[in-house]
Amino acid sequence: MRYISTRGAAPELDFEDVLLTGLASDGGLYVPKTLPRFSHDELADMAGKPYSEVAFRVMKPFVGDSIDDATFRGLIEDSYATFKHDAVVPSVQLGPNHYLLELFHGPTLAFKDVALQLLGRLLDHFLTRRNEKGVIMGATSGDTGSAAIEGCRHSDHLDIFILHPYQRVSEVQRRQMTTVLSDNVFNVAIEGNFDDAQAIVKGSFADQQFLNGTRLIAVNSINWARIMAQIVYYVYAAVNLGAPHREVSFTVPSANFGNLYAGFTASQMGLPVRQFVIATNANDILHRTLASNDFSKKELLATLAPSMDIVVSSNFERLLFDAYDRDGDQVRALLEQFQQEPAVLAEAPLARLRAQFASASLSDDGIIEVIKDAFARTGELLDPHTATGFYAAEKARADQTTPMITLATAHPAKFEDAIVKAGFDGAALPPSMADLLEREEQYAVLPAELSAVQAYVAEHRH
Ligand SMILES: Cc1ncc(COP(=O)(O)O)c(C=O)c1O
Ligand SMILES: N[C@@H](CCOP(=O)(O)O)C(=O)O
Repeated sequence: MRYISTRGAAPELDFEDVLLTGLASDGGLYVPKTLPRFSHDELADMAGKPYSEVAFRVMKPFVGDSIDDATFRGLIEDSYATFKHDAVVPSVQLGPNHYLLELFHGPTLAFKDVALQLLGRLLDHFLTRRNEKGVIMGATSGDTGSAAIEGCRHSDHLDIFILHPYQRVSEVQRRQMTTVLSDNVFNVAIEGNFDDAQAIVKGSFADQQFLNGTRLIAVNSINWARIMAQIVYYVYAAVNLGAPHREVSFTVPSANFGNLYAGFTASQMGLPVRQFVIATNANDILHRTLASNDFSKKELLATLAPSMDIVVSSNFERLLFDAYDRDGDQVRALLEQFQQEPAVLAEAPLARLRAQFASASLSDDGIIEVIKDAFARTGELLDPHTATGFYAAEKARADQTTPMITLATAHPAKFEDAIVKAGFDGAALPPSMADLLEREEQYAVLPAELSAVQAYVAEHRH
């Protein structure tokens, strides 16, 4: 499998090199040059199979011969053995033709574990084989950070630097990161928002001199391996609800768009998907773009669903690349315009997107009402991100006959603010985290400046 950049001007890479990097050298994101496609029979045969088996079959074409089958199967088995549910990602029924895909049974209670448990093991495998060290830099609005730390901290080959926006993640989220006191883990609170943190990470890929030749690796969804591992649960959930014999639809709480882009990729690989619904919080750029062709930045708001407090959505670029018929020049021009001023999509790509995507956004007041209402109607206590999905699924679904699968992206115990505002006492953390609020924390606070962060990384890495 070869990988190309969405901006068309970076060298093609194989899987191993794509895994061990981040942004492409032209500022774009790597995507497969051609996508594998599953036949009807291949999809049908995955129904009822264990999650690890589906994961192997879905991901094998992306990794190709870079890793032998037995080793790859072993890494997959180990990754998903860390999940607390036998099904790894179970589905529960919410109502007629509406299902919740619970992606929060991993070690840090959010969907990020699905990809980052595997990514950490893959990185360790390849770096050990090469006898190389790497520096990870990641930006988090709350969930990627702890999942990346949990997935990578046991590797002797990695130093991990995670940037989170100061005082803009929940207390549980912050503590899940800052109470890991390993020698190779460094948490940095940035005096800014998630977009600032993500810009610093991307800026570091663009200029890596501060690392003196040590490899810089991404754990955010700019890394293709994150997307690859997330494709699996779309296939798993769909085939267990009757695909490919019937279509399904998905609603996805969205921001940096890696999650939904993985679902879109699954559909490009042959999974019959009737509709994708994009759910956003008040940071609604994805909804505005789709609904009113308003692809413009607005001030980033702090909401009750903090993990989705993002304006510059990395993976939307991958979707634009497909919508613009994989024309890297047009994608580069559009994104350059977006950085400077409001942008609009051309008619044909927008029409293509509207044929398969719908969207809705939900304010903080709406999130509180939906958490209450969903509990009253279904008995499920939704986290505030999943609440945006529950709302959007009901508001924007194309029909009532296609099964709708709403992705539950995090456990409510991570977001006490919203849960308490909705009138509940809170949600209990699992026993392994019962003393989280008493544990010692360590983190640095830095200005949102590339040079300050790079100097910190250069000073602290091993
Ligand atoms: C709990 C939760 N829900 C939804 C999202 C949005 O997912 P994505 O960025 O893949 O669109 C995130 C973070 O990205 C998250 O942590
Ligand atoms: N919501 C994310 C933001 C980063 O997204 P990623 O999928 O690109 O890692 C978070 O919780 O950190």
